[in-house]
Amino acid sequence: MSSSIKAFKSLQVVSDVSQKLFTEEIYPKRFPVILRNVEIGPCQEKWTVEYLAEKGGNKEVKIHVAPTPQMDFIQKNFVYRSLPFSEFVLRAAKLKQDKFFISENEKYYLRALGDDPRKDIADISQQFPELAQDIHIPPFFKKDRFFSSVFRIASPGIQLWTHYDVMDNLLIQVNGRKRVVLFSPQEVDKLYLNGDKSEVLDIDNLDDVKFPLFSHAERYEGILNPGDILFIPALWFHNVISMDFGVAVNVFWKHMDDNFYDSKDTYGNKDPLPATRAMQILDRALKTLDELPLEYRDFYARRLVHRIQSKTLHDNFPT
Ligand SMILES: O=C(O)CCC(=O)C(=O)O
Ligand SMILES: [Fe+2]
Repeated sequence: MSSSIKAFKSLQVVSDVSQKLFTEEIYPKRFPVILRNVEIGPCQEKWTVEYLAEKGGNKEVKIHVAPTPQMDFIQKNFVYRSLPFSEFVLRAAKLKQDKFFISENEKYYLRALGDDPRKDIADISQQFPELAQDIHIPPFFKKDRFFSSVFRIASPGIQLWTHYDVMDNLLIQVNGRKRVVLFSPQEVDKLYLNGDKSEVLDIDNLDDVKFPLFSHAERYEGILNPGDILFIPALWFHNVISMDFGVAVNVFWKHMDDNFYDSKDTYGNKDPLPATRAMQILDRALKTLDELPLEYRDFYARRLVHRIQSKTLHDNFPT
């Protein structure tokens, strides 16, 4: 059985957001908002396909190439390939390819990386200095909290799976429209996670047999127009469809103290260190219960669940 009924709430759109309004009113609520008419510099006028190809240069970039718009991390329907940035941009802006890896209708997605992705963090001012001059990152967080700035360039139609990141995020949509769907971290129990991603790929035609809880998750939707910025607080799940050829830059920054973050995290999606430790401790606890016969194991596992629920879950957080 599949259901396509998708009740949703609209993301709030706030226009002409000043630094003061963002830092004092919006940020502390830790709720996603579309910010409209914020000064982002000349990129919106300048970043045509030809200009991006010229100024972005021939640096090799690693891209996702998928045969269909919906990327599938479970079946791995996409491949990783490298192209010079300029060639990649020209291809991503077209619907049909003369030269291709899989098929003439293949779709592309770039999530830019650091020069050495194992060690370096993506920063457009390092990897694309000429283009970085054209974009003004709004001063909505302290400079020393900055983590990374990431090019997100997408073929028309491509869909990025629902996932969370562990940093606060401003997703600056420079060109093209994007449909974004978000779910609160408090809905995590209904989202069928596999690591940082939801196994529910088709969020518009829900499989209620395989994923009965998903349709009960409260869903927020919005359309990003060119120039819009989406504030995505850390841990909020997001799913993105590029309605057109899309060029975006997202900026991740740290909400918590430096020492909570994994220093080996170059993507901004590794769980905070205390969370990782807690999961390891829980895995050990479960392994310890394995020493008991089944009925005892089941009983004490239920008591553990109850203990976690009564000690840690809050319906609302103070803002
Ligand atoms: O807009 C996109 O392509 C994906 C954005 C995203 O996942 C992010 O900014 O964290
Ligand atoms: Fe993300």
